[in-house]
Amino acid sequence: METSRKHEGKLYYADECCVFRKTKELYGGLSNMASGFPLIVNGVHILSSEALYQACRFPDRLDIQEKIIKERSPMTAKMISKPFREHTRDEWDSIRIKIMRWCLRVKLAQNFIEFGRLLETTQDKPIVEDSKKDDFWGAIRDKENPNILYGVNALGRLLMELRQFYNQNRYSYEIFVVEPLNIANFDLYGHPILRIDERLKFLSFIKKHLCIDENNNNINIKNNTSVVNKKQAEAKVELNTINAVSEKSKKPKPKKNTNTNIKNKKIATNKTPQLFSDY
Ligand SMILES: Nc1c(N[C@@H]2O[C@H](COP(=O)(O)O)[C@@H](O)[C@H]2O)[nH]c(=O)[nH]c1=O
Repeated sequence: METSRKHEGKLYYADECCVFRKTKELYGGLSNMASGFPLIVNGVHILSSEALYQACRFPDRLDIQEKIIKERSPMTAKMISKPFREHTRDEWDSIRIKIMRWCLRVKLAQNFIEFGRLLETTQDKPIVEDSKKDDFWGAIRDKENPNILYGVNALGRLLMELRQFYNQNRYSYEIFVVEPLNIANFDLYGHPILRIDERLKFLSFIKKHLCIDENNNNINIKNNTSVVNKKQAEAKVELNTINAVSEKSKKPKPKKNTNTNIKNKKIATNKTPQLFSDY
């Protein structure tokens, strides 16, 4: 049970990681707050993984689930749930990692191309949610050295686990079929959440986007533009601007790990096991 264990915080160097805070940044699509990754569960359209996760808090309260799901902004979906937190299902802290893992699996199954490509762009680097105050789902910047982040980084770790799952199971049954969690009252709008099966949708997507030239047996992709490519291009421009500015100011790069507060903390690298495989 999650509550019986203390999650270990880890130390990350931002310049070695894929860090996200704002949804419009290069890796912003990894955030649950990102729009553009719509979901459908039990036929209900849900605009973000954040709304789905928050709705899972309240399986017995259709009214609260509806309020969360009808919000257009993912952040508002989270905020609207706040006054109702006392109605959160009892064992929430012991299942929230499982629920988040399931939400991310649904996000990947239903947004395979865009979300999969985004995961690919993170290569094998640590993924970190840069948070102002939440050192459970994310990690917080050190005040003296902002290149250092410290926290459990549960969302980043689940995303690394998902990336590994994606790399090992790409185009497989497991990617497109997501089973409901085996927990009591895993319900949406009063009905048990059903298995998600995206296989047929994915096949029709492939058919629609492939242009099969029967004369020379060539297969071309009709529309190759993607949100990820656009974001990458935008981020490159942004990075060039930042580099140009920092070149001018010639500020020395902050030294690593000189702060005594963080000296004894575990440093996460891309070689550190950082998954939640046991939950
Ligand atoms: N706290 C925070 C973010 N963290 C996100 O909040 C969600 C969980 O919230 P909770 O149910 O309160 O534990 C989860 O998706 C986590 O990644 N994100 C943001 O943009 N801004 C914030 O301030």
